Amino acid sequence: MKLLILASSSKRRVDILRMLGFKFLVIPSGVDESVSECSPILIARRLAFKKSFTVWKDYKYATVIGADTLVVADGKVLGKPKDAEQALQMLRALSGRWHSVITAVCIISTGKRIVFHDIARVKFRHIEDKELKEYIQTSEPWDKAGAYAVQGFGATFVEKIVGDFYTVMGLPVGKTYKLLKDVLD
Ligand SMILES: Cc1cn([C@H]2C[C@H](O)[C@@H](COP(=O)(O)OP(=O)(O)OP(=O)(O)O)O2)c(=O)[nH]c1=O
Repeated sequence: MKLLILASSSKRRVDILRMLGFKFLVIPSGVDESVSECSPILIARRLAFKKSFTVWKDYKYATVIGADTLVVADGKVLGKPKDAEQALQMLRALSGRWHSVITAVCIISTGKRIVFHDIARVKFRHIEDKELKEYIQTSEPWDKAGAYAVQGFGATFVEKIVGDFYTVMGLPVGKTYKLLKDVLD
C-alpha cells in the first residue's frame, strides 16, 4: 500500500480522513490562500491543487490529498475571518439566508492528478447580533470559512442542509473515500 499524505493543517480534515479508516501522514502545505478574481469553484479547485502539489513536489512517491473550502453568500466568497469585525460581517451575511459551501479536493498519485468539487447548500435561521457576538467570543469562528463550524456550536444556526454535511466541514466523504481506495489499493 502506498504512503498517503494529507496536505493540510485542518484538524477537521484529519478527523474526517481518520473516520474513513485511512492511515496517513499530515504535512501542511503552508500555501498562501489569497483569492483571485475568478469563480468561487475555480478558486477552490486551484487552491486544492496548489496545496496538494506543494507537498507532492517533495514526496513524489506518495499519494497526496489536499482540499479547500469556501463559503459563498450572495456571490461573495467568504474565507476565514481576519478579526472579530470581519467574523461579525460574515455571520450577518449568513443570518436568515441560504448560502453555498464549496469544497474542492485534489489527489495526486503516481504523477496523475484528480481534482473534483462538491457543493452543499446551507440555510441559517435568523440570528440576532447579540448571539453572533457571543459566538465570536467562543473563538470557534477563527479558522473556519464563513466564520462558523457546522460540527460545533455553529450547528445551532443551521435550519437545513442540502448535500453532504462533510462537504461543509471540509472534505466530501463519498467521492474522496472511493477515489482514495482506488488509487491506494
Ligand atoms: C464552513 C466550515 C468550514 N470549516 C473549516 C474547514 C477548513 O479547515 C476551513 C476552511 O479553510 P481551508 O483554507 O479550506 O483549510 P485550512 O486553511 O483550515 O487548512 P489547509 O488549507 O491547511 O487544508 O474551514 C469547518 O471546520 N466547519 C465549517 O462548518
